[in-house]
Amino acid sequence: MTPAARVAAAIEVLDEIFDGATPEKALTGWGRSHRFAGSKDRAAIRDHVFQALRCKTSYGWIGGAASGRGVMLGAMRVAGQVNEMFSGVGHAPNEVEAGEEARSISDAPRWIQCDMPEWMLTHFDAALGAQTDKILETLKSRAGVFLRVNAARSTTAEVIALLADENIVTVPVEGMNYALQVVENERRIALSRPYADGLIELQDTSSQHAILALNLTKSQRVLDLCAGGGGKALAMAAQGGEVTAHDIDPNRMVDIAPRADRAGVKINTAQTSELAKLQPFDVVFVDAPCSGSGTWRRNPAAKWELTEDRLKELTTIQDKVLLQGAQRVRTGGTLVYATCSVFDVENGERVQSFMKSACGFSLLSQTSTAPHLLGDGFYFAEFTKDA
Ligand SMILES: C[S@@+](CC[C@H](N)C(=O)[O-])C[C@H]1O[C@@H](n2cnc3c(N)ncnc32)[C@H](O)[C@@H]1O
Repeated sequence: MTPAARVAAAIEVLDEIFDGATPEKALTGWGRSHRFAGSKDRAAIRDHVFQALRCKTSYGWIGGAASGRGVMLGAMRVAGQVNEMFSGVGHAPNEVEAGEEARSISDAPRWIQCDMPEWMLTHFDAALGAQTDKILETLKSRAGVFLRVNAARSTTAEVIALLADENIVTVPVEGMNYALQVVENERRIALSRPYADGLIELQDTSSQHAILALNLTKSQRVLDLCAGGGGKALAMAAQGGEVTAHDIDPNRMVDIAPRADRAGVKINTAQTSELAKLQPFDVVFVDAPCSGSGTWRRNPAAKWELTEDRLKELTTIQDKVLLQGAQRVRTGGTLVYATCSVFDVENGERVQSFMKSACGFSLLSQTSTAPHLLGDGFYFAEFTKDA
């Protein structure tokens, strides 16, 4: 496919997404009905689509319409490639027509410039203050790809060398012992030997930081209450914790056993009904369901899907899981509440609400990280259960 035909394909896929399909469904459907497209074409179309979703409103403004064509026209105007891509030749999109003239982004309302639904800006402003617009600018480009080296199996130096043998270039992340950033050929990671052998896991630096900050000691009994696919459970087990993983939806945990086997660590999974006999734990980690606002570079469709009602619903769930986690901690033990959101309503406000409703815990620390070049936005609060 020519570069212009890939732009035309991205327009088709975006129109489906704007009609309500998820990005994965729209991309897979396009792939099935265009079997001639090679893997490089698919990757390029995917990149166009995800970038267009990150910058949906600003590109739409610049392109003159909120449709797939308008957004991609805006994207190509920003890239300075309109004449080349919108030529109407072969499979290229048609030439620019009257009514599709460029609009200056400086004339757009702030929410359009920031590429965020208007109501959400209040939440970002409350959390990030004067830094908001600058930080939202970072959400307009692709996130870095980061690895956690499995200290139980290897060293960063060895992993760097093994990946280099497969033409995957990685560099250490300053100040983080086990974190590497992939700077070339990131799409090959999941097929690489070190990944298959459990020497590495894909994990953002902010999540790694939250787990390292726990300073787990060997044989501490840890409950990962909202374990999902087990990313944090694996990191805690690699630090020596005796980890029990739990999720309200056990289907989400199906990959934990094979991932733990690959990493050479042991993780028990437990159903909700089994927790009472396993408690109390030394550490309970509550990685609560959240808006994901710190990770929207990776999942840009989510910011357009979130509603005020859903955000409110999430805060109710967050209060509930935090209280559930608190019941499972031993006296003198540690409770951690974490989200990958930057919104105060999901973070500090939930902690305040917990402190009001649950006596017997002391708040030790709160750490918020805004999205930055070397990591996602993340929040965690640490409590101890008083005697
Ligand atoms: C942020 S995700 C977890 C991500 C995971 N810890 C990781 O590192 O990959 C939140 C998880 O909480 C689970 N969840 C929602 N409500 C819950 C509840 N009341 N108790 C336990 N888990 C719950 C969801 O099914 C979801 O898998």
